[in-house]
Amino acid sequence: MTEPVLSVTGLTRSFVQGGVTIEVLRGVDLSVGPGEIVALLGASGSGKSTLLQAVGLLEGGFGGSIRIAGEEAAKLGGDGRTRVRRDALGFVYQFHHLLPDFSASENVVLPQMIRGGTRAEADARAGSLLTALGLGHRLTHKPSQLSGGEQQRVAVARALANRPALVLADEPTGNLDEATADVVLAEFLRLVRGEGSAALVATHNERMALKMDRVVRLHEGRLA
Ligand SMILES: Nc1ncnc2c1ncn2[C@@H]1O[C@H](COP(=O)(O)OP(=O)(O)OP(=O)(O)O)[C@@H](O)[C@H]1O
Repeated sequence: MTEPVLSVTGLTRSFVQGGVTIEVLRGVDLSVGPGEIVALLGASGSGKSTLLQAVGLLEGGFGGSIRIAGEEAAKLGGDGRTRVRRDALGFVYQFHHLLPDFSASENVVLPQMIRGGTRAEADARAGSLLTALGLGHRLTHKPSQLSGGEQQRVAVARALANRPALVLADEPTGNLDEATADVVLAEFLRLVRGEGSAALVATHNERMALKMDRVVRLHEGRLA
């Protein structure tokens, strides 16, 4: 049997605020197979971002187990977490977080250079991803010279630059109008599928969720 790219078991997370403990995740179990695209639905405040932050190895304070591409998160030190984030994960957020002084292409080149690729290969990969997203004519534009939908497409290309086993997306089209969101999401899904990456996509949008391979719902701290 193929090993899942993500395996979460008994994940817990609470926050203490004003002396009150809020148990946000109360034992989340989730497995995502290679190339599988999973929609993470849940009401506002149900803990979708908290779950993605845990899986993204961005924060500590979690109970339970997270395995990504065969590596147990709890056994990783800071360097190991950085390596797994860089080599196995890609991130897309609601807001693009592109570097404003870099062009569209340079924003996609950068993570590849950090990983240690050659500039020529990184340029070629950036060009091919951005062209696949319809931005072949925008390679040298800065983020401020791009529309919201175009900025988010660049963020998608950046997330896929290092061929991650798993893309984590937190409301990836939440900042776009409905028509643009639909187009960008369709392109995102097509590209992720074409690349063979798996994805875990947090969204409020049931209609969008149905375009993915599987839907899981976060409710009262657990997945159903
Ligand atoms: N750093 C923190 N400190 C205290 N409470 C937090 C922190 N981060 C999240 N929470 C609380 O955890 C709960 C879940 O938040 P989270 O952002 O994960 O929900 P969400 O499902 O992503 O919501 P939304 O769909 O509105 O983005 C909320 O009640 C939130 O206030």
